[in-house]
Amino acid sequence: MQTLQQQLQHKIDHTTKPLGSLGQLESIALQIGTIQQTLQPAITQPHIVVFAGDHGIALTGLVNPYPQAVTAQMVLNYLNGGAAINVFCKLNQVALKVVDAGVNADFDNIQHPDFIQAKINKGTANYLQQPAMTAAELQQALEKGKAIVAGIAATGCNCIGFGEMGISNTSSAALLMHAFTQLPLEACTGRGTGASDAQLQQKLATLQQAYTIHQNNLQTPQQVLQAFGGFEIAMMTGAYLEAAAQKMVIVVDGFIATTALLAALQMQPEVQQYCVFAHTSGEKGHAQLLQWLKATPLLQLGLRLGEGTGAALAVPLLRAAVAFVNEMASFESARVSTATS
Ligand SMILES: Cc1cc2ncn([C@H]3O[C@H](COP(=O)(O)O)[C@@H](O)[C@H]3O)c2cc1C
Ligand SMILES: O=C(O)c1cccnc1
Repeated sequence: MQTLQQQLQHKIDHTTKPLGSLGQLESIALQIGTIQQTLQPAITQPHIVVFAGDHGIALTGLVNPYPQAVTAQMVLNYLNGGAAINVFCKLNQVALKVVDAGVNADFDNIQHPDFIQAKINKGTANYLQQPAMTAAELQQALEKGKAIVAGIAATGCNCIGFGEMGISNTSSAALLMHAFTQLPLEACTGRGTGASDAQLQQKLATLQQAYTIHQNNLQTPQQVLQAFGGFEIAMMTGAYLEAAAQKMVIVVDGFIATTALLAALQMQPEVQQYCVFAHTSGEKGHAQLLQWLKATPLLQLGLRLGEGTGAALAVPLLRAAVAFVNEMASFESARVSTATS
């Protein structure tokens, strides 16, 4: 008896094309069929969920070119449809949800069908002084991330990507990458929204200091998330865990989204089987992180934005992968000759 994976491979190999000629689309089709346990895979109601949160460190100005207020301003921009992620989701017919995971602003009056209020606190604490969040806050963030994904899965969505917005979060992401991979901090630290050479040196020195302060309390993935934050990253970690539990196809975005995944993988390595890596971000560290994960991303566009933009752009490729499996003729049905040797 052939396994389902063998049957899928057989089906892929018997479509009317030279063996292997659809390249990475073939491995994606195999992966999606295996996740869904079917010979007729489908992408239904794909979603991007953008988690937004603020970081105490941003108020020091030591690591971020843009001010903290941009996080809240961008949340309003998402709800008004004006950000890059809005444009790409609309273009590719991907649903978009925006989550307040911990923005330092009051959104109590916002009523919007795509807005999810899940504020843990108004920004994390400055990790130069104390852990970014308490153990209870971390637990809440993980749980809310799971609950949000469970709610979306219940509406019939089987493909989900996660984006983020949070001024300073390339710094948390660098610290997470360093803590989990032990690659040099310098290799994990990039220019984010556009740090100059001098700003990058200051960022690296600040992160080195932060790491030194917390280095004796980084034994578990929970401790690492607690030390360096942020709420949007931790909520995304919970979201990855639930998406895998729901057997969804997970589209992984850029640098920050990949470090949130790294935390989830420390907790449950099997989550990676559900992940398709959308792109290699231009942010320093991402290419090496993908290599560390043995991941082969689909796109290489030099994006360095986050918000889930790379994930939204990759959704049509996932649709193409399932479509060729479902719709192409086989050599037998189309009476096309196979290779002679
Ligand atoms: C207008 C604007 C829109 C954004 N959308 C995503 N980010 C991205 O940049 C931030 C991380 O970079 P850093 O660590 O250097 O602050 C995150 O909010 C991320 O999602 C943005 C940043 C800005 C300024
Ligand atoms: O790749 C990302 O996720 C990224 C890079 C730079 C700034 N914000 C996000």
